[in-house]
Amino acid sequence: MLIRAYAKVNLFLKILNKRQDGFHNIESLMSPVNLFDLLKVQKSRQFRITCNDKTIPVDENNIISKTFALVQKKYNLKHLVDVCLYKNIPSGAGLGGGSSNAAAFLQILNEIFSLKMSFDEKVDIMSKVGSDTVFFLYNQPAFVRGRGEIVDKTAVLPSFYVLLVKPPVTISTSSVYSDKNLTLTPYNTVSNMHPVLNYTDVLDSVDNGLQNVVFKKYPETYLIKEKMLTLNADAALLSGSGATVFGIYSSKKYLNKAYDYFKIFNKSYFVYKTENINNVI
Ligand SMILES: C[C@@](CO)(OP(=O)(O)O)[C@H](O)COP(=O)(O)OP(=O)(O)OC[C@H]1O[C@@H](n2ccc(N)nc2=O)[C@H](O)[C@@H]1O
Ligand SMILES: Nc1ncnc2c1ncn2[C@@H]1O[C@H](COP(=O)(O)OP(=O)(O)O)[C@@H](O)[C@H]1O
Repeated sequence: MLIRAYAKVNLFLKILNKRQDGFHNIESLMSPVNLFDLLKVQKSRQFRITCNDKTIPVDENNIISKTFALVQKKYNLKHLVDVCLYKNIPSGAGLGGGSSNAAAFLQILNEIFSLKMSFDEKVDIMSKVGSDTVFFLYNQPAFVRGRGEIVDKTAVLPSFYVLLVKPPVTISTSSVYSDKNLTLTPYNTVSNMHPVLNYTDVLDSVDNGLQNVVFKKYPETYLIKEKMLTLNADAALLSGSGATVFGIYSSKKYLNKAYDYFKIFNKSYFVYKTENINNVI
């Protein structure tokens, strides 16, 4: 069975406070974008992951292995699985590639082993392997809170173009959250947000509380953001903990111009032009 695992961007990400368990309470508006990995999963006598991207671990450190271990234990599976993972989403990019793989993999396991898992059971397993994994069970834009695992409500967004630019640095999420320069913003507004946003609402809401830390540590990311704005992005910001900076465009002409600029500017950059998605099929 073959499934797509889509990337996300955080249109806003506010860090509220640090919790007793070491995690941070956050509020975020997350949206899938049209960039996806492919997962092919078959029942097998041995557990194996193969991946086109050699920087991704294929052992117990892969989030797919962690997900499988939990499902195998809970449902006492009689077979193992062979997983073929084709990565298009760069890792350590703030695009949620690993988390998205975990959710897509769980959906496949549910199908091929006829597990008849309830949505709550899926949520329970996803929240054990990551913080922003639960969002990927929804396949829609959504407001999230808690450590990221509470989906407050889904959202409907207007269509816009998205330019993704990632310099060749891989950023550890935990190092960003633990930085002493992290800016906290006590908001608590997600529950009151209107679930249907127009383009102005989207542009007015963009923000990322992790940006200052990442811009300071990796000035290249700040320069990319500034350049995108010069190249007529309606907004530009860091996604998640980076290192991807994304630009929001309403004009295809400006999107293409900015894409052409970054493609030539530095050959080691990951540069991708795409759009947001409201309903993943
Ligand atoms: C920053 C965000 C924004 O969507 O995305 P990414 O940049 O990773 O895509 C998320 O909060 C990342 O979620 P996720 O990638 O699932 O994080 P986890 O694996 O659960 O946590 C990695 C580490 O980040 C820190 N962490 C994570 C989430 C959170 N709300 N507070 C934290 O302090 C913890 O130190 C944790 O050990
Ligand atoms: N299936 C997977 N896809 C991508 N990265 C994975 C996967 N499993 C484990 N990882 C590890 O998780 C870390 C974060 O990757 P990823 O989820 O893509 O980034 P981010 O959280 O920044 O969006 C990387 O160090 C990577 O090695």
